[in-house]
Amino acid sequence: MGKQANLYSFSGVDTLAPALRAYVISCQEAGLARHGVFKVGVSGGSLPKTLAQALLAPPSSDNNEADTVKWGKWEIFFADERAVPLDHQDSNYALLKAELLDKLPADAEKPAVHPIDIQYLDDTQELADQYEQTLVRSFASRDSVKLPIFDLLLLGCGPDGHTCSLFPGHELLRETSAWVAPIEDSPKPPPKRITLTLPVVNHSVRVAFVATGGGKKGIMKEIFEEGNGLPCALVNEGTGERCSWFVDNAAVEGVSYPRRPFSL
Ligand SMILES: O=C(O)[C@H](O)[C@@H](O)[C@H](O)[C@H](O)COP(=O)(O)O
Repeated sequence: MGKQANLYSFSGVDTLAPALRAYVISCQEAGLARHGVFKVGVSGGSLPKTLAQALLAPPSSDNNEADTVKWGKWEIFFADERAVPLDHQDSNYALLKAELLDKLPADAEKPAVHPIDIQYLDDTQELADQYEQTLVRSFASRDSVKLPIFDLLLLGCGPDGHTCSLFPGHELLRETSAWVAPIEDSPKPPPKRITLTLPVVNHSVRVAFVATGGGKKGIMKEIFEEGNGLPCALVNEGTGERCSWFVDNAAVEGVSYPRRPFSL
């Protein structure tokens, strides 16, 4: 059996955030070495806030260069997005903007951010197809690459075990050819969304989940002990040691799965 997902558990977000920062920066450096940019996909939920806590902290003074977020080299994509205007309260773009992008220091270089094209909001298939074209333009043509390879996907885990907008038992989990797919019956509102598909998620160089709070402990037990075909478990199985979970102790209380001390 291949190596399994890494589970890193911390006392709380304050101790999780510096480790997440170190992890993201190591993925950034690997991306820069590979192709001169850092291609990262992010989801919504609580992730942008935790990410901001991790990445907006000043670099440690003893290792300034190695601890630097090189924003100007980042290309940010959305792992999933709701079919709403970009300033809507349900928009993952709006959330990332408010939590992170608007808080970047004025003199910092800015990342290239790829939101959905709102002219297609009324047609979620077209919205997904157009977002796929955004990926095609960034990752080279679909003809030359079977699947895009993100340097890192930063994902959340829903209380039902969903990730991105891939929900338990949904037919979208069986998608094998599209890179980006529409969903019109999301059990979590709003119903109309687009999402990266499971093959794309599993093809990423690295996947990091961030899950905190005691409300997650039931689903974490199911994901790590049984799997049950839950979307998060399918990512664990598809990515193995390329997958790392950053959680707090409350989220994994009583979960039988080996924790690792965090190291790069
Ligand atoms: O658009 C969405 O609904 C989010 O991208 C979703 O996939 C989120 O990441 C999880 O629901 C976890 O959310 P929390 O981090 O808030 O628990």
